[in-house]
Amino acid sequence: MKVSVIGCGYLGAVHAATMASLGHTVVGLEPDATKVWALAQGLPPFHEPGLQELVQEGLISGRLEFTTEPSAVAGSSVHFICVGTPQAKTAMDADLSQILAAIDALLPYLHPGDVVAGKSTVPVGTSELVSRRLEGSGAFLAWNPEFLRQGSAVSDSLHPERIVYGLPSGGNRSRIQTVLDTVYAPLLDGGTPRIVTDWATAELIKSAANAFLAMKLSYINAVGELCEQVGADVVGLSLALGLDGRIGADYLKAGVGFGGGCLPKDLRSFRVQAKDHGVDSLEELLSLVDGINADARYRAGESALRMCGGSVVGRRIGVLGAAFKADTDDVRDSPALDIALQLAAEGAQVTVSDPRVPEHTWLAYPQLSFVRHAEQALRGAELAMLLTPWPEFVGLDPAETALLMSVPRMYDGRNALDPVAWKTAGWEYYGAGRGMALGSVQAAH
Ligand SMILES: NC(=O)C1=CN([C@@H]2O[C@H](COP(=O)(O)OP(=O)(O)OC[C@H]3O[C@@H](n4cnc5c(N)ncnc54)[C@H](O)[C@@H]3O)[C@@H](O)[C@H]2O)C=CC1
Ligand SMILES: O=C(O)[C@H]1O[C@H](OP(=O)(O)OP(=O)(O)OC[C@H]2O[C@@H](n3ccc(=O)[nH]c3=O)[C@H](O)[C@@H]2O)[C@H](O)[C@@H](O)[C@@H]1O
Repeated sequence: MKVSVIGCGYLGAVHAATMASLGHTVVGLEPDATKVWALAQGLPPFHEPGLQELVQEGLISGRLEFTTEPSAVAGSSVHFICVGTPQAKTAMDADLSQILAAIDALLPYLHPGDVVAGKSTVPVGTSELVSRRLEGSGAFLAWNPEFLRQGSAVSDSLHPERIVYGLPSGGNRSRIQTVLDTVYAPLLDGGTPRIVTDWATAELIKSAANAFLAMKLSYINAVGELCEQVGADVVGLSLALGLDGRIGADYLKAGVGFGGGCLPKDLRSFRVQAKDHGVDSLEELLSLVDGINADARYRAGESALRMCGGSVVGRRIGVLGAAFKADTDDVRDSPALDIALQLAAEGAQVTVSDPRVPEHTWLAYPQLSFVRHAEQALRGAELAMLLTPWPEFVGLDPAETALLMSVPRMYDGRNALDPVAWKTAGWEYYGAGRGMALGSVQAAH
C-alpha cells in the first residue's frame, strides 16, 4: 500500500520508516528542507536509537522517500498526519495551526476514498474540526493516536502495546477500519491489541494516557519530597510499591520531574479541555500534577543552593545532562536545562555536558557553558548535578571523578548512582527524594 506521512519530526520520521519496514511504499512530506535532505541521505536529523538503520533500509529498498513537495502524496491510500501540536505561545491549550495547515496543503491531492489518519496528539473535538475541512474531498478521517516514547521509538513502533482507531459513525466506518487493518496487518497479526472507537474517545485516550503517566510521576515526586523531610528513601519505597502488580513499577522513578515535547504540554492541553467542558475536578487534579512537577525542578535548584552553603553566586557547578531524558537529543521542556538556567540566573557559573544535544542548541543559552564530556564539566567544580541519566554519567567512577572536583559534592537528580559507593569515595551525596539516606534498599527473592 502507498502511504504518506505528513510532518517528519520525532514522530513522523519514525512512523515513515516503520511503515516502510512493514512493507508499504512511503512518502514523507516535510517542509523543512534541511530535515528532508538529512533523511534522504539516511542520516536522521535527531538522535533516536535504531532509526538511522531503519531509514537506510527503507531508502535502499526503494519504498521510502522524503520530500518537501506536497504533490508527492497524491495516490497514497492513507495520509498520516504527524505534525506538531505545541503548547500555544500565550496560553495552555494546544496550537492546532500545523494540523490545519497540513490538511489544507493535502486537500488538492486527496482522492475520494483516501483515509486521512491523524496521529498527532490533539484536544477532543479536533477530528470534528478536521472532518469539516475535508468535506467535499471524498476522503475519510480516522484518529489513530501514537504512544511511542523517544529513546525507544523504533521498538515501540514495531511492537506497540495497542493500536487505537477513532472512527466516524456511519456507513464508511468498516471501510476505514479495513484500510487501517491492512496498513497495520503485520502488527495485528503479531497479536497487538486494537481498540476501535469513536473520534472523541480516541482523542481522549491519548490525552488521558499521557496525563496518567504525568500523575504517577508527580505522585512519586511529591512522596519523595515527604521522604526527604523525614529521612526516608523514595527509591526503596518505589521499589516496594512497584512490586504490587496493581501499581506497577513503571513511571515511579522519582527525580527532577518530567519534561519533553509531550507530557508537559499534553497535560496542560488536557487541563484546558477539562475546564472548557466544565469538569473542574479533573482540571484541579491535573493542575496539582503540573504544579508538583514545576516544584520538583525548583527543589533541585534549592538543594543545589543548600549544598553550596546558601548561595551559588560565582560558584562552579557541573551539570550532567541537558536532554529531557537519556537516549534522545531533545531539550524541549527539559528539567535538566531548566535547572541549569535557574542556577545560572542565581549567579552560578554553570557548565553543562550532554553527549547528544546538538551544538546549535547552545547558541540560545549564552549564560551556560557547554562541553561534550562529563570530565570537562566537572573539572574544578564544587557541585556536580546528575540531571539526565545517560549511561556515560551513571557509569562514572566515583573515586576518579572526585579528583576532578574542587569539592566532591553530588546532587543526583535521577537517583541513578549508588549512594554508598559515592559516599565511600568521599563524596557528599544528595538524592532527589532520598536526601542523604544511604540507600536503604535491600531486596531479595
Ligand atoms: N515526539 C514523540 O515521541 C511523540 C509525539 N506525538 C505527537 O506527535 C506530534 C508531532 O510531535 P513531534 O514529532 O515530537 O514534533 P516535531 O516538531 O518534532 O515534528 C513536527 C514536524 O512537522 C513539520 N510540519 C509543520 N507544519 C507542517 C505542515 N503543514 N506540513 C507538513 N509538515 C509540517 C515540522 O517541520 C516538524 O518537522 C505532536 O502532536 C506530538 O504530541 C505523539 C507520540 C509521540
Ligand atoms: O506523547 C508522547 O510524545 C509520548 O510521551 C511520553 O514519552 P516521552 O516524552 O518520549 O518520554 P517518557 O519516557 O514518557 O518520559 C517523560 C519524562 O518523564 C521522566 N520520567 C520517566 C519515568 C520515570 O520513572 N521517571 C521520570 O522522571 C523522563 O525522564 C522524562 O523527562 C509517553 O511515555 C509516550 O507514551 C507518548 O507517546
